[in-house]
Formats: sequence, C-alpha cells, structure tokens
Amino acid sequence: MKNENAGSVRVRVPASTANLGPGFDTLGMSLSLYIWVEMRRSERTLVHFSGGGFEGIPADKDNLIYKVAQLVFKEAGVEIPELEIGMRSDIPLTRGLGSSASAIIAGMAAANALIGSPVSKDRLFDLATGLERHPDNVGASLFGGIIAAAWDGEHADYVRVEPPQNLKVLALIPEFELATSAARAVLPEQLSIQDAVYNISRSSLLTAALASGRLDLLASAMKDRLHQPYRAALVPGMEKILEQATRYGALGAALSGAGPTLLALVDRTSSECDRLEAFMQSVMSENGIQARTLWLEPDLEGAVCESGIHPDLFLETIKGEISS
Ligand SMILES: Nc1ncnc2c1ncn2[C@@H]1O[C@H](COP(=O)(O)OP(=O)(O)O)[C@@H](O)[C@H]1O
Ligand SMILES: N[C@@H](CCOP(=O)(O)O)C(=O)O
Repeated sequence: MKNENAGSVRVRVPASTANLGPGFDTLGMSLSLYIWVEMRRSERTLVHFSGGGFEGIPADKDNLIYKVAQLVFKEAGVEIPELEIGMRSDIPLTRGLGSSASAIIAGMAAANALIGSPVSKDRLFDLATGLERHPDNVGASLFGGIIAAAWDGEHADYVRVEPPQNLKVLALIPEFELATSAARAVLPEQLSIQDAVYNISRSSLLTAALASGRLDLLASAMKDRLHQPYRAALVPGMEKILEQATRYGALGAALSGAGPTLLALVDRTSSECDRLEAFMQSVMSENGIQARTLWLEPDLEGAVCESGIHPDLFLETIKGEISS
C-alpha cells in the first residue's frame, strides 16, 4: 500500500487544568482529554476540522495553529509559508481546560516535528508561554504531569512533578463559555499582604503535597484567596461546590483555570465517586446551569508525535472524502 501519510506529522497534546486553586499562573496539571494536529507542506494553505467543537475557529492563515507553526519555522530559520493542517479535539473551548494552550503546543510541536525537531522542548516552552502567558497550562500540555513554573516575561523555569498514582479527576463542565480574558478582567489589581501570604503558603504546601503524595493535605492546600473569590460570581454554584466537595469525598476542589469548569481531585480507591458526582451535578441544576461531568486522569506524556494512520484522522480521511 502506498504510504499516503509520507511527509506529514501528527501530534497528540493533552488538555490542562491551571492554578489547582492557589497556584495562580504557576501550577498546572495535564488531563486525559486531547487535541490531535496533523501537518504537512502544501501548495496552498488549507485547514481541516475533523469532528465538532471548532465553531468560529478560522480555517485560513489566521488560524492559531498556522500562526504558531510560522513562529517555530522562524525560530529554526526555515521558510514554509503554505501548510495543510488537520485537527480533531476532545477539549472544549473556553471552559478552563486550556484549549488555547493545547492548540499552541500542538501547532508548535507539529511544526517542529515537520522540520526534524531542531527546536528544543525548553525553547518551545518559552515561545509558547510568550504567547499564552500562562506557563501552568502550556507546561502541563507540553511535558505532561504536574508543572510548577515561574515566567519572567522571556523565560520559564519549571519543575515537572509526577502525579500521585491514586489521583483521579472529576471535571464538571458547564455548557456556557467563559473566555479567559473575561475571567481575568474581574481580578483586583492589588491584594492585601494577608491574602498574599495565604496563597503563597498554600501554593507551596500544595506543590510539596503533590510531590510527596500527601493527598490528605489537598483539602486545605487547595484553598485560594487570589482569584476564585473574585470569579465566583461568574460561575453560579461554584462557591457551594468548592466549600462542600470534600464532604462528598473529594480530596480537594478548585476552579479549573479561569473557569467555568470545576474540578475535584479524588482518590481512585474512594467509594464516594458517585455521591460526589451527584452532588456537583445537583448544585449546577439548583442554579439552572446545564453541565456535564467527565472522569479524567492526569496525562503523563504531554505532547507526543504519533505514527501510523489514525482511523478518524485527518488529512488522508478528508482527502478521501473530497475525492470520492
Ligand atoms: N484548535 C484551535 N485552533 C485555533 N484556535 C483555538 C483552538 N483551540 C482554542 N483556540 C483559541 O483559544 C480560545 C479559547 O481560549 P481561552 O479563552 O483561553 O479558553 P481555554 O480555557 O479553553 O483555553 C478559542 O476561542 C480560540 O480562539
Ligand atoms: N492561570 C490562568 C489560567 C487560564 O487557564 P484557561 O484554561 O482558563 O485558559 C488564569 O487563571 O487566568
């Protein structure tokens, strides 16, 4: 059989949850929801979407994935102005699950793979954080696992922490969208020293607890006074869920990224999973919000290149559909 895939690359990149409560813009974890991007050289630029979930996303050179690919080519000193790009994604847009960071990493990783990977992962991390501004999302999508990162405007230092084996994640994803920019606009410009200390201490405790498997500390370590109280008005039901989730078996709970998704960390041996899920759904219903729940795992791999033909993907399937 002729190798129809010759010259194309495909990457798979996980979603991410940023902040984990107090770790605003610094602590993130990757999740087992994915975007796949295929890319190859072309005579003219074409962007294909496979499956749903891409409403409003440009299918031309304005597409984020095309643009970030060009940044990588520029960094590597090569010129590939025309690209054919295919994508498929399970990550809902503007829900606080890092879709923009995953798309940036997917575009950069695919472009880098297409030219033989001359750009290091650490450099891709800096380039991607320069665009997204949140190293917690970007780092988790690129490296997988839990990332603690600090960004100075040009460079991100980071440490990757292996997620505790017993950790699983319940995501409650409301039907409504909340753009990160809107959820950042409600934050105050200044904080009291008391609130700053409150967050620094919990963010440090949370990082150490996750690194050492102290799941018993998550309930208090995931508390936050920097962003969640200000964002609560944007997500009806959030306050009650964050306050009470541990009574229903969660180890801890947080707003995922800038929201509106709410996240509970759970011990996979817990017998209370169904009770917790029912509680979180019932609070959303009380508030008249449609929401779905997903049980997820921390992703351990981050961005990976895949080989072989994927049954649903993209460029070859699409080409087949067009020519048949
Ligand atoms: N696959 C993609 N291709 C192009 N743009 C994307 C893609 N995924 C996300 N985006 C862009 O990112 C925006 C969502 O980013 P943001 O508001 O930060 O929410 P999220 O929490 O999902 O990251 C989308 O509205 C879109 O502009
Ligand atoms: N730290 C940022 C994270 C935004 O994440 P997203 O998944 O909502 O894009 C913030 O809290 O604003």
